[in-house]
Amino acid sequence: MTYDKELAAAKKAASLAATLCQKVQKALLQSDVHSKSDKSPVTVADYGSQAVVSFVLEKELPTELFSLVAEEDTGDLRTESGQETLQRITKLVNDSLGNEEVYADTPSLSTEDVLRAIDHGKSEGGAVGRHWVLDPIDGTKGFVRGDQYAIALALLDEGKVVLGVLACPNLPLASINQHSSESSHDKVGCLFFAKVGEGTYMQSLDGSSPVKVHVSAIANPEEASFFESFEAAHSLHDLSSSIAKKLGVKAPPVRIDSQAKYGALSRGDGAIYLRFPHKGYREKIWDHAAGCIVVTEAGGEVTDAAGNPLDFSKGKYLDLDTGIIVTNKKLMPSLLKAVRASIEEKVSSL
Ligand SMILES: Nc1ncnc2c1ncn2[C@@H]1O[C@H](COP(=O)(O)O)[C@@H](O)[C@H]1OP(=O)(O)O
Ligand SMILES: [Mg+2]
Repeated sequence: MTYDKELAAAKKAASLAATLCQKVQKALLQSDVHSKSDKSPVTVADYGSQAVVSFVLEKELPTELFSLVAEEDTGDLRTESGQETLQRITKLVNDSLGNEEVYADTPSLSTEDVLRAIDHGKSEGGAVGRHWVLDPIDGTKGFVRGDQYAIALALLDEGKVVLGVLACPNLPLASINQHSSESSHDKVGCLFFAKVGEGTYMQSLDGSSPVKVHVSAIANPEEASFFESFEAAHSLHDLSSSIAKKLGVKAPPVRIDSQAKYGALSRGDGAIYLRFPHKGYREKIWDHAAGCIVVTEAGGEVTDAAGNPLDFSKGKYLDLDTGIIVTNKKLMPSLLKAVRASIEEKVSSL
């Protein structure tokens, strides 16, 4: 199975959704009217992104049975108070699709069409058949701050991730570790994509030629730097810091939002990603499926804190032991040891 046409459709869908999201984020940042705590712009972009991805996948792959596991549902949009938002989303979606040459002749979508496209995302996933997995805006906190976020789309086939696309509209094309000139950092917008057995590639969201990427080859943890969530509410920063200390990591943590961390790691910007959500949080498959294949096809490893690979075949949730750790094959054994020791220390100090 080559998944060529599926990958082409996924890249197109994620790129169009990224354009829609950037438009909303720019308007949000320029607006004096919306306070940063106002949730409506992010809501409009979330739904709009999901509608665009759903529409493009269905249009590009008409012969396939279509199953989509996605974050948003239309409950609120079907209420009376949701009508104004629904109108805004519908306009945004039509503007985005209308700008794309191939859809220019497609009749405008009605609000009903948009609701239908969003509702396609109701699938529960699982171990049988094919399921698309979508986070229309991963890292909503980063989106609202004007920082990093991602559109994350993956395909599961019989419970395994077989392709993944990560659109990271604000991620610099140059490594975020290089102290390069200001101008190279000005260029942002990366599209990472991977197919099982065929490696990971990155291109610019505005369409440069893809280049193959690889995870960092660092074998000495003292030279490694590590990624973690920007938001302390999403991951235990004190636990990461204890693990980094045990490993001998010298660099301070690089804190960025969303699966942009997986993308940056896949091209070697940093060598380790540590994620330890607070107790009780259940990880969803759309928050890791695309990132996971982007890193593993670039030569990295993604496991839970006990060293088990992530299992995407159980429905919407990942049942995990404690957290998620990501690094290259050389560093994984010492990272696992440091993770175990730090978790044991934490438990015995309670
Ligand atoms: N309490 C939480 N703990 C961990 N992750 C969370 C929590 N709340 C939301 N998330 C999700 O974590 C992911 C991104 O986290 P981070 O940027 O820290 O890597 C997002 O998918 C975000 O949801 P969302 O996709 O709605 O933003
Ligand atoms: Mg998310």
